[in-house]
Amino acid sequence: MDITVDQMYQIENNGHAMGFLKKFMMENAGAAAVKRLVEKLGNVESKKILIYVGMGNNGGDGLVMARHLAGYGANVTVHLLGTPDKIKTEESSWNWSILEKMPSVKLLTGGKFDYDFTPDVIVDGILGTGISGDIREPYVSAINFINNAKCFKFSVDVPSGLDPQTGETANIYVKSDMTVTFHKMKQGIPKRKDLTGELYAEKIGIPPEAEEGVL
Ligand SMILES: NC(=O)C1=CN([C@@H]2O[C@H](COP(=O)(O)OP(=O)(O)OC[C@H]3O[C@@H](n4cnc5c(N)ncnc54)[C@H](O)[C@@H]3O)[C@@H](O)[C@H]2O)[C@H](O)CC1
Ligand SMILES: [K+]
Repeated sequence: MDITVDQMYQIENNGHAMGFLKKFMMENAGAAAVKRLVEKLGNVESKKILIYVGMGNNGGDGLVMARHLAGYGANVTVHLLGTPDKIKTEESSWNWSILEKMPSVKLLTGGKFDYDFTPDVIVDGILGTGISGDIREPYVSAINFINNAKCFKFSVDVPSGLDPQTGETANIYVKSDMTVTFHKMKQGIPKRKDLTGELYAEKIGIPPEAEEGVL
Protein backbone atom coordinates (compact mmCIF):
# COMPACT_ATOMS: atom_id res chain seq x y z
CA MET A 1 0.00 0.00 0.00
CA ASP A 2 1.30 3.42 -0.95
CA ILE A 3 1.21 5.95 1.87
CA THR A 4 0.89 9.72 2.12
CA VAL A 5 3.79 12.00 2.98
CA ASP A 6 1.94 13.02 6.13
CA GLN A 7 1.63 9.37 7.20
CA MET A 8 5.38 8.92 6.58
CA TYR A 9 6.23 11.81 8.92
CA GLN A 10 3.87 10.40 11.59
CA ILE A 11 5.43 6.92 11.31
CA GLU A 12 8.92 8.41 11.48
CA ASN A 13 8.00 10.44 14.58
CA ASN A 14 6.41 7.41 16.26
CA GLY A 15 9.52 5.34 15.58
CA HIS A 16 11.71 8.10 17.00
CA ALA A 17 9.51 8.30 20.11
CA MET A 18 9.97 4.52 20.55
CA GLY A 19 13.72 5.13 20.68
CA PHE A 20 14.55 4.20 17.08
CA LEU A 21 16.09 7.61 16.55
CA LYS A 22 15.96 9.50 13.26
CA LYS A 23 19.73 9.29 12.99
CA PHE A 24 19.40 5.49 12.79
CA MET A 25 16.70 5.82 10.10
CA MET A 26 19.00 8.13 8.20
CA GLU A 27 21.89 5.68 8.51
CA ASN A 28 19.78 2.83 7.17
CA ALA A 29 18.37 5.02 4.39
CA GLY A 30 21.82 6.03 3.16
CA ALA A 31 23.12 2.47 3.45
CA ALA A 32 20.12 1.02 1.55
CA ALA A 33 20.51 3.62 -1.18
CA VAL A 34 24.22 2.83 -1.60
CA LYS A 35 23.50 -0.89 -1.72
CA ARG A 36 21.09 -0.36 -4.63
CA LEU A 37 23.51 1.97 -6.41
CA VAL A 38 26.45 -0.43 -6.06
CA GLU A 39 24.29 -3.35 -7.21
CA LYS A 40 23.37 -1.36 -10.31
CA LEU A 41 26.82 -0.05 -11.20
CA GLY A 42 28.94 -2.99 -10.06
CA ASN A 43 32.31 -1.82 -8.81
CA VAL A 44 32.31 1.86 -7.78
CA GLU A 45 35.99 1.90 -6.84
CA SER A 46 37.63 5.09 -8.17
CA LYS A 47 34.32 6.23 -9.73
CA LYS A 48 33.90 10.01 -9.49
CA ILE A 49 30.67 10.58 -7.56
CA LEU A 50 29.25 14.05 -6.95
CA ILE A 51 26.63 14.25 -4.19
CA TYR A 52 24.37 17.30 -3.94
CA VAL A 53 23.19 17.83 -0.40
CA GLY A 54 20.30 20.10 0.59
CA MET A 55 19.92 21.57 4.06
CA GLY A 56 17.25 19.12 5.33
CA ASN A 57 17.24 15.40 6.00
CA ASN A 58 17.16 14.45 2.32
CA GLY A 59 20.63 15.98 2.30
CA GLY A 60 21.46 14.05 5.47
CA ASP A 61 20.77 10.79 3.62
CA GLY A 62 23.19 12.03 0.95
CA LEU A 63 25.85 12.61 3.61
CA VAL A 64 25.45 9.03 4.85
CA MET A 65 25.78 7.83 1.24
CA ALA A 66 29.04 9.78 0.92
CA ARG A 67 30.59 7.92 3.86
CA HIS A 68 29.44 4.51 2.63
CA LEU A 69 30.60 5.17 -0.95
CA ALA A 70 34.01 6.27 0.36
CA GLY A 71 34.13 2.90 2.09
CA TYR A 72 33.69 1.24 -1.31
CA GLY A 73 36.69 3.21 -2.62
CA ALA A 74 34.71 5.72 -4.69
CA ASN A 75 36.13 9.17 -5.30
CA VAL A 76 33.40 11.19 -3.55
CA THR A 77 32.76 14.94 -3.66
CA VAL A 78 29.96 16.37 -1.52
CA HIS A 79 28.52 19.73 -2.53
CA LEU A 80 26.49 21.18 0.35
CA LEU A 81 24.02 23.70 -1.05
CA GLY A 82 24.51 26.22 1.73
CA THR A 83 26.79 26.61 4.72
CA PRO A 84 27.27 23.98 7.44
CA ASP A 85 25.89 26.27 10.18
CA LYS A 86 22.58 26.38 8.27
CA ILE A 87 22.05 22.60 8.20
CA LYS A 88 18.55 22.22 9.59
CA THR A 89 18.64 19.08 11.69
CA GLU A 90 20.81 17.55 14.39
CA GLU A 91 21.13 14.20 12.58
CA SER A 92 22.25 15.81 9.34
CA SER A 93 24.76 18.09 11.12
CA TRP A 94 26.12 15.07 12.94
CA ASN A 95 26.76 13.30 9.62
CA TRP A 96 28.41 16.42 8.18
CA SER A 97 30.77 16.58 11.17
CA ILE A 98 31.86 12.97 10.55
CA LEU A 99 32.69 13.81 6.93
CA GLU A 100 34.77 16.76 8.15
CA LYS A 101 37.06 14.18 9.73
CA MET A 102 37.35 12.17 6.48
CA PRO A 103 39.96 13.52 4.04
CA SER A 104 38.87 10.73 1.66
CA VAL A 105 35.71 12.77 0.91
CA LYS A 106 36.03 16.21 -0.70
CA LEU A 107 33.63 18.79 0.78
CA LEU A 108 32.39 21.83 -1.15
CA THR A 109 29.91 24.46 0.05
CA GLY A 110 28.03 27.35 -1.51
CA GLY A 111 26.81 28.39 -4.93
CA LYS A 112 29.66 27.72 -7.40
CA PHE A 113 29.00 24.97 -9.92
CA ASP A 114 32.31 24.54 -11.72
CA TYR A 115 34.27 21.43 -10.87
CA ASP A 116 37.76 20.20 -11.77
CA PHE A 117 36.38 16.76 -12.67
CA THR A 118 33.56 15.22 -14.69
CA PRO A 119 31.37 13.03 -12.49
CA ASP A 120 30.54 9.43 -13.42
CA VAL A 121 27.57 9.50 -11.06
CA ILE A 122 25.55 12.32 -9.49
CA VAL A 123 23.48 11.77 -6.35
CA ASP A 124 20.51 14.08 -5.86
CA GLY A 125 20.04 14.58 -2.12
CA ILE A 126 18.62 18.08 -2.58
CA LEU A 127 14.95 17.89 -1.58
CA GLY A 128 12.68 15.10 -0.43
CA THR A 129 9.36 15.03 1.37
CA GLY A 130 9.95 18.54 2.76
CA ILE A 131 9.52 20.27 -0.62
CA SER A 132 7.15 23.24 -0.78
CA GLY A 133 6.57 25.79 -3.53
CA ASP A 134 8.89 26.81 -6.32
CA ILE A 135 12.50 25.68 -6.13
CA ARG A 136 14.87 28.44 -5.03
CA GLU A 137 18.59 29.03 -5.58
CA PRO A 138 21.09 27.49 -5.23
CA TYR A 139 18.92 24.39 -5.66
CA VAL A 140 17.82 25.54 -9.13
CA SER A 141 21.44 25.66 -10.35
CA ALA A 142 22.19 22.24 -8.88
CA ILE A 143 19.16 20.71 -10.61
CA ASN A 144 20.20 22.34 -13.90
CA PHE A 145 23.71 20.94 -13.49
CA ILE A 146 22.31 17.44 -12.90
CA ASN A 147 19.98 17.58 -15.89
CA ASN A 148 22.74 18.84 -18.21
CA ALA A 149 25.27 16.22 -17.06
CA LYS A 150 25.82 13.08 -19.13
CA CYS A 151 26.24 10.51 -16.39
CA PHE A 152 24.25 8.18 -14.15
CA LYS A 153 21.83 10.07 -11.88
CA PHE A 154 20.50 8.72 -8.61
CA SER A 155 17.78 10.38 -6.52
CA VAL A 156 17.46 9.97 -2.78
CA ASP A 157 13.82 9.31 -1.77
CA VAL A 158 12.31 11.28 -4.69
CA PRO A 159 13.69 13.24 -7.66
CA SER A 160 14.08 16.78 -6.31
CA GLY A 161 11.33 19.03 -7.60
CA LEU A 162 8.78 16.21 -7.79
CA ASP A 163 6.12 16.43 -5.07
CA PRO A 164 6.03 12.93 -3.54
CA GLN A 165 2.44 13.41 -2.43
CA THR A 166 0.78 14.71 -5.60
CA GLY A 167 3.18 13.69 -8.36
CA GLU A 168 3.22 17.29 -9.54
CA THR A 169 6.45 19.00 -10.52
CA ALA A 170 7.82 22.36 -9.39
CA ASN A 171 9.33 25.00 -11.68
CA ILE A 172 12.33 22.70 -12.16
CA TYR A 173 12.94 19.04 -11.31
CA VAL A 174 15.52 16.30 -11.58
CA LYS A 175 15.26 13.57 -14.19
CA SER A 176 16.95 10.49 -12.69
CA ASP A 177 18.02 7.03 -13.73
CA MET A 178 17.27 5.47 -10.34
CA THR A 179 15.34 6.46 -7.22
CA VAL A 180 15.25 4.75 -3.84
CA THR A 181 12.48 5.81 -1.48
CA PHE A 182 12.29 4.75 2.15
CA HIS A 183 10.01 2.64 4.34
CA LYS A 184 7.02 2.60 1.93
CA MET A 185 6.17 4.09 -1.45
CA LYS A 186 4.68 7.61 -1.27
CA GLN A 187 1.57 8.09 -3.40
CA GLY A 188 2.86 10.67 -5.89
CA ILE A 189 6.22 9.09 -6.76
CA PRO A 190 5.18 6.21 -9.07
CA LYS A 191 3.08 8.63 -11.12
CA ARG A 192 6.32 9.96 -12.60
CA LYS A 193 8.47 6.94 -13.47
CA ASP A 194 9.75 9.07 -16.36
CA LEU A 195 11.53 11.15 -13.67
CA THR A 196 12.39 8.46 -11.11
CA GLY A 197 13.96 5.93 -13.48
CA GLU A 198 14.21 2.52 -11.79
CA LEU A 199 12.22 2.88 -8.58
CA TYR A 200 12.61 1.00 -5.29
CA ALA A 201 11.17 1.30 -1.78
CA GLU A 202 13.59 0.10 0.90
CA LYS A 203 12.98 -0.67 4.56
CA ILE A 204 15.06 1.40 6.97
CA GLY A 205 14.42 -0.43 10.23
CA ILE A 206 11.37 1.48 11.45
CA PRO A 207 9.43 -0.86 13.78
CA PRO A 208 6.07 -1.91 12.25
CA GLU A 209 4.51 -0.85 15.56
CA ALA A 210 5.31 2.76 14.58
CA GLU A 211 2.52 2.42 11.99
CA GLU A 212 -0.13 1.69 14.65
CA GLY A 213 -2.84 4.33 14.59
CA VAL A 214 -1.44 5.76 11.34
CA LEU A 215 -2.18 3.11 8.69
N1 LIG B 1 10.88 8.74 5.69
C1 LIG B 1 11.73 8.49 6.66
O1 LIG B 1 11.44 7.78 7.58
C2 LIG B 1 13.03 9.11 6.61
C3 LIG B 1 13.30 10.13 5.75
N2 LIG B 1 14.46 10.79 5.75
C4 LIG B 1 14.80 11.71 4.70
O2 LIG B 1 14.34 12.96 5.12
C5 LIG B 1 13.73 13.62 4.05
C6 LIG B 1 12.81 14.68 4.55
O3 LIG B 1 13.58 15.58 5.30
P1 LIG B 1 13.08 17.05 5.66
O4 LIG B 1 14.19 17.68 6.40
O5 LIG B 1 11.78 16.95 6.32
O6 LIG B 1 12.83 17.71 4.24
P2 LIG B 1 13.74 17.98 2.95
O7 LIG B 1 15.12 17.49 3.15
O8 LIG B 1 12.97 17.44 1.79
O9 LIG B 1 13.73 19.58 2.79
C7 LIG B 1 13.93 20.40 3.86
C8 LIG B 1 14.21 21.86 3.58
O10 LIG B 1 14.27 22.24 2.24
C9 LIG B 1 13.82 23.58 2.11
N3 LIG B 1 12.91 23.72 0.99
C10 LIG B 1 11.67 23.23 0.90
N4 LIG B 1 11.14 23.54 -0.29
C11 LIG B 1 12.08 24.24 -0.96
C12 LIG B 1 12.12 24.86 -2.23
N5 LIG B 1 11.06 24.79 -3.04
N6 LIG B 1 13.26 25.48 -2.62
C13 LIG B 1 14.33 25.56 -1.81
N7 LIG B 1 14.33 25.01 -0.55
C14 LIG B 1 13.23 24.36 -0.15
C15 LIG B 1 13.10 23.95 3.38
O11 LIG B 1 13.82 24.95 4.01
C16 LIG B 1 13.09 22.68 4.19
O12 LIG B 1 13.39 22.88 5.53
C17 LIG B 1 13.10 12.51 3.26
O13 LIG B 1 12.81 12.90 1.94
C18 LIG B 1 14.16 11.43 3.35
O14 LIG B 1 15.13 11.59 2.33
C19 LIG B 1 15.36 10.73 6.91
O15 LIG B 1 16.62 10.34 6.59
C20 LIG B 1 14.85 9.79 8.01
C21 LIG B 1 14.06 8.66 7.54
K1 LIG C 1 16.06 14.03 -3.72
